[in-house]
Amino acid sequence: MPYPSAKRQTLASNSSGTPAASGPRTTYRLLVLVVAMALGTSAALWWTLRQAQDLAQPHQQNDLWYISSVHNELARVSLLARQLRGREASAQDLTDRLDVLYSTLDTSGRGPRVSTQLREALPGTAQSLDELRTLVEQWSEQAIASTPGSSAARPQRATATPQAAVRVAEDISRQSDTLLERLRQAVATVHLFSNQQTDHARQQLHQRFIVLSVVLSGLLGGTALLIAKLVKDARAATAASRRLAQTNRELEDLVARRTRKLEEGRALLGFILDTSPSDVLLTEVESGHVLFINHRLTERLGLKAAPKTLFLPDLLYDLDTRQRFMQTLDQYGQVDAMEAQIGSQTPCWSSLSARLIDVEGQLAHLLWGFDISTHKALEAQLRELATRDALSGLLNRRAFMERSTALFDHCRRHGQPCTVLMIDIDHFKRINDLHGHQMGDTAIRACADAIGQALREADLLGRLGGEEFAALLPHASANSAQQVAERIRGAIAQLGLVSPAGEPVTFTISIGMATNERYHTGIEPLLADADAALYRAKATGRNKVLAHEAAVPSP
Ligand SMILES: Nc1nc2c(ncn2[C@@H]2O[C@H](COP(=O)(O)OP(=O)(O)OP(=O)(O)O)[C@@H](O)[C@H]2O)c(=O)[nH]1
Repeated sequence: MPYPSAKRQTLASNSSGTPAASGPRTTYRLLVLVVAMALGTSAALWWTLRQAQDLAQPHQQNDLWYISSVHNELARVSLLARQLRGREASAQDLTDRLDVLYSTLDTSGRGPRVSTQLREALPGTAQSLDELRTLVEQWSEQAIASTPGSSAARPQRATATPQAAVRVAEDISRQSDTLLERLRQAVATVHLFSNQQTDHARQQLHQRFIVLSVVLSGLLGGTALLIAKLVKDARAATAASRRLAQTNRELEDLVARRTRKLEEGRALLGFILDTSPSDVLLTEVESGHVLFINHRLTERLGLKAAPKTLFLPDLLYDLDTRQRFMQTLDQYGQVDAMEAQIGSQTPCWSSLSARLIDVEGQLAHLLWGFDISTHKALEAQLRELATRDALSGLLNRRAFMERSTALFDHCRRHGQPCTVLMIDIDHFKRINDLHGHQMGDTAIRACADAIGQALREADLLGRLGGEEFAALLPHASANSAQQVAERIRGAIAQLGLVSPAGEPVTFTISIGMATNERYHTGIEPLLADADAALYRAKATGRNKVLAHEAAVPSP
């Protein structure tokens, strides 16, 4: 069954690779997109976190708290200065408060602690703080009336004097309002600045969140697309796998059907070959391994089972035929309708054909033939019939001449004597005339039988025509032949035939004899001599045997 064209086309489109290759390419692109989006999301997240972290660090609030603290401490110092002047506080209280203010101003020992950002944005505020620090240092020194130190370092602790403290308090009262005002302005400025900064940072953070959202949306979208594509690919792969499985099943079915058909075909071929009237053999040339032999040939070879090994030449009985057959086969690769005998025990005739063929890389002889035994037997029968006289069953003239020639030559070659008898029924015409032609035929048959019974197996007897017979007696001398001839003549005389009318039919024969001599170079001269002797026997009264030289009188 031909494979469906639609299926073939499906297979072809799958095998071309174009549609199948586009899937992985798209998946790869989506994967790259998702990775890019993931990287972008990570970057945006990091960027946003940084911004949030910055926002979370309260620089501005620190500055604001710091300046407010300074302002508050300065206000306390100012209040204490007023109280000192009203004798409500001690010098020591003033110096302690100044110490607190100084500590608030200079927590690290390196001056006022304001952020770099504030220092750059509002340099006036930072400068005011620096000036206040210098003032506080002076006030502290003046209040304790100690040995003045450097302006950069805190003076050594000493006991404050009331007079110095009052003077300092007065100085503080004089400047404190201005200083406090400046600090209040600074607080307001820093507060405003801080708010601006915070707003700006919030806006930035908002923008970064937008960017992060966009990138995250891209990531989610890409991931969704990738998942959708993977699901689609998986479904397509499952469908393709199902189609492939279906195609495989169909192919397996097809192969099974074809195999079954092939096996059925082989079985049918084997059956046909087994039951055909032909002999069939397929055998390897080198090993003689029998690839096939049908039952008929196995039986004809007289074997009970198919042989495992059989060389083609061994099949042929006659050595000459074998040589001729194999020579032709080797030379031309084929033999057609050569008649030969096959088998070894009881050879039988076949008309054989053969081919030299290649079977799976091995040279093999393929032989087939027909049984022609019957044909050969008929042929032999016909040949035999062609040599026989229909009435008497004896050799006819032509056959007698052929065989007597060969026999005579053989005797001559070996220096053996041989004698020819020419036998003729006397007055045969009368038998026909008196008793009918059928009786004449009966007489001829009876005469032939009688002569044949008198002769040996090796002797040759033929009917030369009419009522005339000839016999060749190999290895027979004239004397022994004479005896045989007389015995024949006597037997004929004793036949005692009866005619259809019931009348007795008797007849005699005359025999002319000639034994081979040197001058007889062939059978013809010898027959002529015997014929001459017969003629004389007839002429001298019949019913007698005469040799060529002299007539032998009848007893
Ligand atoms: N019935 C029969 N007669 C045959 C056959 N062949 C020849 N004849 C007859 O044989 C006769 C031969 O006659 P002839 O040649 O005169 O010889 P004959 O009568 O035997 O005389 P002699 O030979 O001289 O003794 C003829 O009449 C032939 O017709 C045959 O096959 N059957």
